[in-house]
Amino acid sequence: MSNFYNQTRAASSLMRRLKRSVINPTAVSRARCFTTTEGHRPTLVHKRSLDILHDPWFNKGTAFSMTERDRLDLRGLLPPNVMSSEQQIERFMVDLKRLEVQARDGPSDPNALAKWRILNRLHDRNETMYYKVLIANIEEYAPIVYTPTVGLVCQNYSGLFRRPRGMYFSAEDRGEMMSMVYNWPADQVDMIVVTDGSRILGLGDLGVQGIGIAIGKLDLYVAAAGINPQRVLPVMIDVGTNNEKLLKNPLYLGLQQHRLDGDEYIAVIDEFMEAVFTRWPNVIVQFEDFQSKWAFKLLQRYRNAHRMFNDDVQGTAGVAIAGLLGAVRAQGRPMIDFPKQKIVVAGAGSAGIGVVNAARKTMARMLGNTEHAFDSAKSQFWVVDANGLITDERENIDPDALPFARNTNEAGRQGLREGSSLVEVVRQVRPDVLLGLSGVGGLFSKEVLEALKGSTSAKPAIFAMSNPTKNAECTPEEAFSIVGDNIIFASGSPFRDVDLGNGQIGHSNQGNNMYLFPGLAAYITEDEVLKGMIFPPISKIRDITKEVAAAVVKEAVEEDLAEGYRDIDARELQKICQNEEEVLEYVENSMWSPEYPTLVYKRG
Ligand SMILES: NC(=O)c1ccc[n+]([C@@H]2O[C@H](COP(=O)([O-])OP(=O)(O)OC[C@H]3O[C@@H](n4cnc5c(N)ncnc54)[C@H](O)[C@@H]3O)[C@@H](O)[C@H]2O)c1
Ligand SMILES: O=C(O)C[C@H](O)C(=O)O
Ligand SMILES: [Mg+2]
Repeated sequence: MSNFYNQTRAASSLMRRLKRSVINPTAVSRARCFTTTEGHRPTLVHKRSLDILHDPWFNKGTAFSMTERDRLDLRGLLPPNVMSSEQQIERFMVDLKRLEVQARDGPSDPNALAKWRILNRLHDRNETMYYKVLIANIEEYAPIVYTPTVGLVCQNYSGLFRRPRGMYFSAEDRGEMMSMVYNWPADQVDMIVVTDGSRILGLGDLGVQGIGIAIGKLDLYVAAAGINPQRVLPVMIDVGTNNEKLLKNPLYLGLQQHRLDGDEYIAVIDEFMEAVFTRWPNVIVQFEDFQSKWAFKLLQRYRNAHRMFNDDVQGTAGVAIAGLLGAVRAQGRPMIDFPKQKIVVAGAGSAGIGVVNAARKTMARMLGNTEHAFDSAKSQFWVVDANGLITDERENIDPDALPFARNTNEAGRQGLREGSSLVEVVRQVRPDVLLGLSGVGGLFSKEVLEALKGSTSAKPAIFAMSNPTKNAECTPEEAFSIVGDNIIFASGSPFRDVDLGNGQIGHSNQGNNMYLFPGLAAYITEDEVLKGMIFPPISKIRDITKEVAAAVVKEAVEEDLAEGYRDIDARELQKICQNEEEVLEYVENSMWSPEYPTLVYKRG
C-alpha cells in the first residue's frame, strides 16, 4: 500500500480511537456523581472527623453545614460560623489580593510565583474551592497554574515542594510498578498526564521537577474541560536527568544519575504503560514534554495498542491547524485556499514536525486526498532548525524531518541552499506564515521581521509559539511595530494586546495546545477573524469544550463508533444526537462542576 494511504489510514484510526475514548469514558461521559443533574445525589465517604478536613477531595472547611458537622463528627473542629462557598471564596480572594501586593518573586510578574503558592495551598486543602476559584478567574489564573508561571514552578520545584501530588515512578521502581499503581487511592482514573521531565516547555531537562507541567495540564482538564479532579493523575517517570546543575544540587528531589537511554529507558516506560492500563483499562495517557528523540518513538510504539497521544506532537498540531486556517480566513480568503499558503517553520522538534505533518495532511485532504495531492502539499513548507534550512543534502537527517527536506536543486533556483539562515529563507520565500517552535526566545529578530515585510500575503501571520514567555520567538509589540499593523499574531504564552493608536487594537492571540481542538477554526466568527482574532479568549474555554465535545459525540454516533457510557447506551445517544440543544445539554450535564456534594459517612 502506498505511503499516502498508510498515513491517511493511520490518521483515521487515530481519530477513531480518540473518538471512542472521548465517548467512553472521558469528557462527555464524565464522572456523573458531580454533574448538575446528579449533583444532589450524596457522596459516600469512608472517613470522619479530622481525616475529612485533611482530605482535599472532601474537605469543605467552614462550609460544612451543622447537620453535616454532626453527621461526620466535625462539631467543634471548625469555627462556628457556617459560610457559603461564595463567602469562603470572598475571604480567600481578599487574602490572595493582599499577599499579591506584598509578594516579590520574579522579574516579569513579580507576583506570579507567590500567587501560585497561595493557589497551590488551596489546592492542597480544598479541591472543590480551588477549582471554583480557577474557573471563575480562568483568564487571570491560567497563566499562573499553567504556562508561563508553571515553567518557573518547575525550575524551582525542589524548593517549592510541600505536599506530594500525583505519582512518581523511577528507574529504582523497576519490577514494582504493577503493584505500585494500587497505591493510588482512586479506583477510577480517566486521564493521566505523564512526563519524563526531559524537555519542559523551552526550559530543557528539569528532571523530576517536570511533574509541575503534568499537574498544570490536568488543572486545565478539570477547569476547562469539566473532568472530575478525582479521576485525573499526574505522573512523573524519573529515569535520571542530564541537567548537570540538578545532578550537583544536594537538595534536588529526583534520582541523581544520568538518564537511562536505549532499551533500558524503553523498558521503564513499557512497564509503566502496562501497569496503568492493567489497573485502569479505559484511561487515556497524555505524553507531555518528552524530548523529541523519544516523543516520536514512543508515539509509534504505543499508538496502536493503547489509548494515548503525545500533546506536543499531536495537540500542538491540532491547535496550529486551527490557527493556520484562521489566518487564511483573516486574509479574507476561504479556508479552502489553505493549500496555497507558503509556510516557514523554525524548529524541527516534536512540535514543529508534528505541525508540518498535520498541515500537510490537511492540505492534501482539501486537494482531494490523492497521493499526488499529498506529495505536492509538502512543497508548501520550508523547515529551518538550529543548522538552518533542511534540504536533502543534510547529513544524518532526522527521519521525522526527512519528508520535508527541500530538494537542493529547486532550493538553489530560489536562491537557497542547505543550511540557509532563517532570515535568508524568509527573504527568498516571502511566506504567508512564519511559525516558531524553536524554543529560542527572540529568534524572530528585527532582521527576520523586516524580511517578512516582503511577504506576498495581504496579511502575513506570525506564530511565536515557544513557551514560556521569554522563549517566545518575538513579542506582539515587536511584530506589529516592525512588520506593520496588518498582520496576524499568535503566541504560545499569553501576551497583552497592542495599542496601535487611532483606536486600533493589534490582537495578541494565544495559540497553545491547551485548546487542542481543530474544531476551533470554525468557532470564531467572521467579524472576529477580520479583526485579527484567530483563537478564542481563554475565558470561553469551557464553552468551547462543550461545543467541541458535542460535535465529537455527533460524529462518533454518525460513524457508529459511540459505545455509550454507564446508564446511557449507544441507542439513547443516537436519540439525543437528533437534537442540537439536547446534545449540548447532555455534554454540559456530564461536565464536572465545582459544587460541594452532600457527604454521608459509610463504614469502609
Ligand atoms: N504553543 C504550543 O502549544 C506549544 C506546543 C508544543 C511545544 N511548544 C514549544 O515549542 C518549543 C519546541 O518544542 P519541541 O518539543 O519541538 O522542542 P525540541 O527541542 O524537540 O525542538 C526544538 C527545535 O528547534 C530547533 N532550533 C533550535 N535553535 C534554533 C534556531 N536558532 N533556529 C531555528 N531552529 C532552532 C532545534 O534544532 C529543534 O529542531 C518549546 O519552547 C515548547 O514550549 C509550544
Ligand atoms: O505547555 C504548554 O504551554 C504548551 C506546550 O505543551 C509546550 O510544551 O510548550
Ligand atoms: Mg508540552
